[in-house]
Amino acid sequence: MLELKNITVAFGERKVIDNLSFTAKKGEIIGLVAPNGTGKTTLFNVMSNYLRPVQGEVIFDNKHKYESEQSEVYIHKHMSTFPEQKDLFEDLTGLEHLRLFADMWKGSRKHIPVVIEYLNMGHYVKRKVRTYSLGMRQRLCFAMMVAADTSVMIMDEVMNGLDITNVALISKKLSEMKQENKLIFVASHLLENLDLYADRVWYLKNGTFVHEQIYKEDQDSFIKVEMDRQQYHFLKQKYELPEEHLYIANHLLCFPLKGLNMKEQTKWLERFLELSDQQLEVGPLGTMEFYERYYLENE
Ligand SMILES: Nc1ncnc2c1ncn2[C@@H]1O[C@H](COP(=O)(O)OP(=O)(O)OP(=O)(O)O)[C@@H](O)[C@H]1O
Repeated sequence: MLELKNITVAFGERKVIDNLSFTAKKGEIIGLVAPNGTGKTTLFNVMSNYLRPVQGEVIFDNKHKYESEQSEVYIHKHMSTFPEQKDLFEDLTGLEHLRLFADMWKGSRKHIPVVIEYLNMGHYVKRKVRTYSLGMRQRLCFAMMVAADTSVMIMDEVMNGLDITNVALISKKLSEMKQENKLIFVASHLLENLDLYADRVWYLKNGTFVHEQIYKEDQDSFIKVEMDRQQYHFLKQKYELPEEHLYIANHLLCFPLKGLNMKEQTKWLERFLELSDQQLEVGPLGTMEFYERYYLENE
């Protein structure tokens, strides 16, 4: 449904995106993760044709590219991008913004009252945007995407400035929109939040994806135990650690349970407890661990 082929973007000499390719299909949420200034927005800008790559192409529904005006109109009819707060019109109401997006993309306003109710915006949606708080503006930006109701949605920093209740509300709505067969991209610094609804998370580094995390039912389990470098080296010298273990950012050992029987698992647990008085956790590797693995180097 959306394919990027060999995309390269450079600003001057610096390649921000370097020969990057991917395919994404309807009914999935894809998380995009990287530290500030890595290229997430740049990649989104290429997807929506706000930025021309120096190399590569964007292909929508197997045939539409940003080469002809006809195809560009087709893509933009099916793809919306998260508005930036600074692009809101201070003297228009929230409701007027929702109508604008509904008219431009969906061509109907019937669903707007449902969107307002779902996102608890009834008490402020008829007021001018200039009177809104940061969180109210952010909720409006999200509501505008819901009002547009396109099959592909590109959401940059959707959770910015939201409190826990609103993060939960929007996470729930994202999951529902996935069930409606939409393809949604979410760039976020709220890592654990992505674990709730993403099907895949891509980690961007040096212009390319260094890792693709795929969520599936039967994910491999790990024992996760906090330990400092000294404890880790002690453990490594004393026992033969399996090759697939990870020691992340000088503080966390992730020990794979795959292939171990109950007795072996208990033995390892005992060794860890002997060494570290920190709490142990057992579960699959999450976004937090991958982030630390790729962006916080071990010394
Ligand atoms: N128009 C531009 N001209 C020159 N450099 C640019 C331009 N746009 C982006 N960059 C640079 O490209 C890099 C990636 O920027 P980008 O906005 O894509 O990062 P990001 O991952 O979205 O960051 P953040 O998490 O802070 O939003 C940065 O170093 C930025 O300075």
